[in-house]
Amino acid sequence: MLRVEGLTKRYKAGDHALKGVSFTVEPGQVVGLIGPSGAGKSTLIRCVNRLVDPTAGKVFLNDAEITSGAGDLRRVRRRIGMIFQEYALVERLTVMENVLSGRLGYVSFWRSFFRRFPAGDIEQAFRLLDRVGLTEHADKRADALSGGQRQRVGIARALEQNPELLLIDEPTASLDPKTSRQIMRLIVEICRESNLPAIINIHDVALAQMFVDRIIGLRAGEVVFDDVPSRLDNAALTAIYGEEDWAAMRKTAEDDAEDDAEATQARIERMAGLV
Ligand SMILES: Nc1ncnc2c1ncn2[C@@H]1O[C@H](COP(=O)(O)OP(=O)(O)OP(=O)(O)O)[C@@H](O)[C@H]1O
Repeated sequence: MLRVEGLTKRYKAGDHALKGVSFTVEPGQVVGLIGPSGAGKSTLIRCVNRLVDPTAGKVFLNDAEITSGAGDLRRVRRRIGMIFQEYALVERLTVMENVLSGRLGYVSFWRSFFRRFPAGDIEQAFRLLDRVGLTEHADKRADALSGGQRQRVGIARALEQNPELLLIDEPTASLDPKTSRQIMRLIVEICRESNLPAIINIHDVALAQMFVDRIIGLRAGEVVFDDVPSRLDNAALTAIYGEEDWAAMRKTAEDDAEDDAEATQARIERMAGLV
């Protein structure tokens, strides 16, 4: 369980990025973090994984405080699995080696230098590759994979760490709509089956609504919405994004859905020999 209490961040330049943010994420629950540019989403994620020191407030992971000053950074980081928009794989290494790199926070320097991982780590990596559907690709170099496959490697690597929390930054921003949905479905399923809490920083509100258990909307450093996706109505979206911005976002989401439906229809017609 993740507990964030009164998290506040004022950058030296003067920006008040977070203003007393509090919430709890239960095991297995996936939270979509939404909000306009500059709302404080990245700052919140960075305070939890300790890339940024909060000005005030505390973060607890399974009841142990992980805010700066509380425990050593390396130990805290290995309890948190990160998944990134651009995957952050080592392109010239194989899929298996990339997944095993999730263990680097645990094995000794020399072991990792010679890439000698314990048998248990390798078995787990095979299990995870199977779970994300990449068993046949274990020996391929990362740069030979598609975007969706790379993100699956990113997910397996984060899980190889045996994390207690997943922090996920725009996991689908570089993917097409169909692959985005597959990746979101996979993340949510895995969190449920492993009882992992997760926060996903996500711009695509429609996609978030389709998959996550709960949405937290930030605006100017404050939580202005925290509820199940079905409660994210027009009034809530206006509170988060302001009138004009969310109307424009809804238009883009509808266009994307239409494009997708048209592409599917065209494929069906082609297969049926209609065109
Ligand atoms: N390193 C920094 N130094 C100073 N100010 C910063 C820094 N990082 C972010 N800010 C400011 O803090 C506020 C919140 O920024 P943050 O990046 O957390 O927002 P965001 O919601 O993640 O935006 P986006 O969706 O555009 O990534 C903004 O006003 C931003 O300019």
